[in-house]
Amino acid sequence: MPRRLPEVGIITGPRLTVRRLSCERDDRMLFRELAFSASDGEIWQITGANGAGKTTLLRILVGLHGFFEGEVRWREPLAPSLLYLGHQPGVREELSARENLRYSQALSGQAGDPDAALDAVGLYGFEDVPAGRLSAGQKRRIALARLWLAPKPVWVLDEPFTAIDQDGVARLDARLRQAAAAGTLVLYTSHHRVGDDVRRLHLGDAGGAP
Ligand SMILES: Nc1ncnc2c1ncn2[C@@H]1O[C@H](COP(=O)(O)OP(=O)(O)OP(=O)(O)O)[C@@H](O)[C@H]1O
Repeated sequence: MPRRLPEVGIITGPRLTVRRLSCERDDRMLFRELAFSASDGEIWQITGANGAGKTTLLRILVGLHGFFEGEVRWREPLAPSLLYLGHQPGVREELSARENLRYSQALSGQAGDPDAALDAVGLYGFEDVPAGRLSAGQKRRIALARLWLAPKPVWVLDEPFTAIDQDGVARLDARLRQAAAAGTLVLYTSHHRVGDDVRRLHLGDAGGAP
């Protein structure tokens, strides 16, 4: 009887598959029957008017919003692979920039040097300042510093370019492209386009009322 050979560990196929995804909120259809597949190393930009459902879509994809129809399938368990930055910076005002980063590292298990990450987002010299005394853009940069810690295979970023200046936009733009080149799948909402080869998913054609 022939012996069964072990499967070779090459992982293929899209990391994320979305089929017939529809979502209604407040009696309004946000999107209807969305379908797309996203693979390692791709950057996906999600666009749409205010209220079109961009945040809702990202929250569905990462499992934070459960009221939808259709299928969202990740090739591998999402939790250990995911770096999710939500709409708000999510920093603790009473903690310094460094303490905030260490705190999120303790929760996520994400390795890396917090000072190097803060330096990379332009917060050198602000490591010990309580976040409550920083500007909106600087708070956003504390959250973004996680992108310079140990890399994760999936980044889901809700409006990461909000509140940061031109220099911050350039740094972030380069970082997203660098991560994708190294194999990270990046999904983000913004009107800012990161390079010409970015895939774009536009929300807003669902037809309004269900
Ligand atoms: N907490 C909530 N409870 C009930 N309905 C909500 C809630 N948050 C959002 N919605 C509804 O979902 C719709 C889509 O909101 P969502 O935040 O996903 O849009 P968005 O495209 O990210 O908007 P923006 O560009 O303004 O951030 C809103 O118009 C609103 O009607």
